[in-house]
Amino acid sequence: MLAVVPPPVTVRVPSKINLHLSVGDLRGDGFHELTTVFHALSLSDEVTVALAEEPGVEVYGEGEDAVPTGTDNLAWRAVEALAAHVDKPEPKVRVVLRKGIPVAGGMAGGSADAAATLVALTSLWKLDLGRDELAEVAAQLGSDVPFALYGGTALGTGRGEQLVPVLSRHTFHWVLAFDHRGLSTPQVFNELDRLRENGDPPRVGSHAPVVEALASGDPRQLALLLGNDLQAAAVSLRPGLRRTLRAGVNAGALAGTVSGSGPTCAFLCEDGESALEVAAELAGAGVCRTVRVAHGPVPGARFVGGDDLHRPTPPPQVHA
Ligand SMILES: C[C@@](CO)(OP(=O)(O)O)[C@H](O)COP(=O)(O)OP(=O)(O)OC[C@H]1O[C@@H](n2ccc(N)nc2=O)[C@H](O)[C@@H]1O
Ligand SMILES: Nc1ncnc2c1ncn2[C@@H]1O[C@H](COP(=O)(O)OP(=O)(O)O)[C@@H](O)[C@H]1O
Repeated sequence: MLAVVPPPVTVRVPSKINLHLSVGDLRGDGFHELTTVFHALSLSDEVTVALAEEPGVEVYGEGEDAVPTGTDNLAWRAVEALAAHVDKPEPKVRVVLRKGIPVAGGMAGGSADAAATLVALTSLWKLDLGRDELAEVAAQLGSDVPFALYGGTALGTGRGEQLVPVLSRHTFHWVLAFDHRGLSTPQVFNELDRLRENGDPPRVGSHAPVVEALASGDPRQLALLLGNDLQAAAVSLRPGLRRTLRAGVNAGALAGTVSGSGPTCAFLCEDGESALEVAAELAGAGVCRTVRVAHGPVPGARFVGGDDLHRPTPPPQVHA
């Protein structure tokens, strides 16, 4: 009798920005204590997993040349971590990544791919695992990976992996400015430690007002409260970001912030129409590599239909 080969499984997974990011002390394990408000955006990656005689990773789309395809790809590390969790030796799986999220951009693209791979494999391998059990495996892979499973808007504490959902029923509209090169997350944290040894870079206050603004749904209220302790460090390493942040506001955004460890800048806009206008003007300002519009919050990693290992990457929305 012929064995039935399960069809490939595709999962779409959102990017994230940090609406609020407060960085505390460096811990003994090399991580910093964080309080952050994660917000999942419609800018996304798609991950397809399939059983294959030749296991490995293929990468297409945004930043494809900068993504490792070997065992240090976060998606492959997710395959290995889940296989170990369920005692599955030598997983024969092919992973295809279609990237829309900028690489090393502070938008957690690698983490997103890892989360999507975990979700896709639960279906391919017919595993009976809930999101909370997957989140435990996810947290071993990176601080941002559990959030990509849940999406929405969430308060993250610990090193960012402990999550509580935040009420946010309204849709917010964003413009994203991608830089020419990425920034390394550990380097940005190190730079913040250095700045703090030598001075007193600005610190964001409590996250509570951000949570209230999210509940109100008023983008003007939220715009006043966006804050990121890593911004000073990212700008110190990449001084041109100052110009990008100014240009977004000059183009009509309500406010701008560096996303996570950067260098992507996220601009909050009044509504969807305004976001398109800001994007067009920012694209012409010559301060970044490319510009996208996005909205949030959106759900975390989820299955999409019409599985096909080689479907094209979705076209970019606005180019600089
Ligand atoms: C800064 C943030 C904000 O959401 O996002 P990105 O800008 O990278 O997207 C995250 O904290 C990044 O999370 P993630 O990218 O998963 O980082 P990890 O792989 O866990 O850690 C990479 C390195 O970053 C530093 N790190 C990360 C998290 C943390 N709370 N403290 C740290 O000091 C450590 O040097 C660690 O070795
Ligand atoms: N699937 C992946 N997608 C993107 N980058 C990956 C992936 N796997 C490993 N990496 C490595 O992780 C680094 C951080 O990438 P990424 O997650 O995109 O950025 P950030 O941590 O700034 O959000 C990249 O420089 C790249 O070398």
